[in-house]
Amino acid sequence: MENGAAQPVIVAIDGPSGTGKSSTSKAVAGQLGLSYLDTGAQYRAITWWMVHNGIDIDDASAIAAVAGKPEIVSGTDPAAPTIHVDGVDVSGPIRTQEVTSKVSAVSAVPEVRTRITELQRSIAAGAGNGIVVEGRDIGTTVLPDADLKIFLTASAEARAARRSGELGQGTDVAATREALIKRDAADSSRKTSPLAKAADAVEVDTTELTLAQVIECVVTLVEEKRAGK
Ligand SMILES: Nc1ncnc2c1ncn2[C@@H]1O[C@H](COP(=O)(O)OP(=O)(O)OP(=O)(O)O)[C@@H](O)[C@H]1O
Ligand SMILES: Nc1ccn([C@@H]2O[C@H](COP(=O)(O)O)[C@@H](O)[C@H]2O)c(=O)n1
Repeated sequence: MENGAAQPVIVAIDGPSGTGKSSTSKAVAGQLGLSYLDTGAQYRAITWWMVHNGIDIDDASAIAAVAGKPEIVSGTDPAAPTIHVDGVDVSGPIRTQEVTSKVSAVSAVPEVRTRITELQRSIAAGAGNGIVVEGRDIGTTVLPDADLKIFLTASAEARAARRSGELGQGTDVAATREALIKRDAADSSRKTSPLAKAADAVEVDTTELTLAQVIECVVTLVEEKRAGK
């Protein structure tokens, strides 16, 4: 590259729920001047659309029949990521308990995955400075040629405590833990591109690390990759 500009870099960050993928990816992308894509938000958005349009979530063929209908648009500025469906800002509605409890069923439908995977690849291909893409199957399926693949993990206890802290006082930590485990089991056992660590991913166990330490670790890995180490 001329003028010492950095090469575009594609970073895939995968892992179970609550391991810190979104917080880490946003911060790393912000620090390194990269775009950021939250692929979970896209699966949540299509789930919201299904619910909003009265599609039976237990009927995979009904979901498959309409999977191509909603227009999903992701904004990739790490400082202000956005998500719209058919022109509607759904950044709030996709975080409801209803969507969270239904998203694994919708995301398991192959036609949904094909549609969203195509969208993710086209966004990554258009990110001129490079991008951090976070999800469940980025390193294995969506971007198997990513320059750097990270797989974040943490104990179920740590993840439940983090999520409960986010949800506020009075949250039932045990119930939060069970819900996380249930969603991970569904995401890991589906037939089409399940949650999995790519063979060439670097695993980072975040259980005993602060968020700042995880961010620093990933920034260092990206910089080493850029330097050809
Ligand atoms: N290492 C850490 N130590 C303490 N808290 C953390 C750490 N990493 C993330 N958190 C906090 O845990 C919560 C969950 O993090 P985040 O949303 O980034 O996880 P995630 O893997 O993207 O989850 P999901 O897949 O369910 O969307 C947030 O409140 C975040 O601030
Ligand atoms: N690459 C991905 C990303 C997400 N999913 C599904 O979306 C759900 C919500 O993800 P969050 O990160 O927002 O919690 C997740 O439970 C998966 O069902 C996916 O399948 N592939």
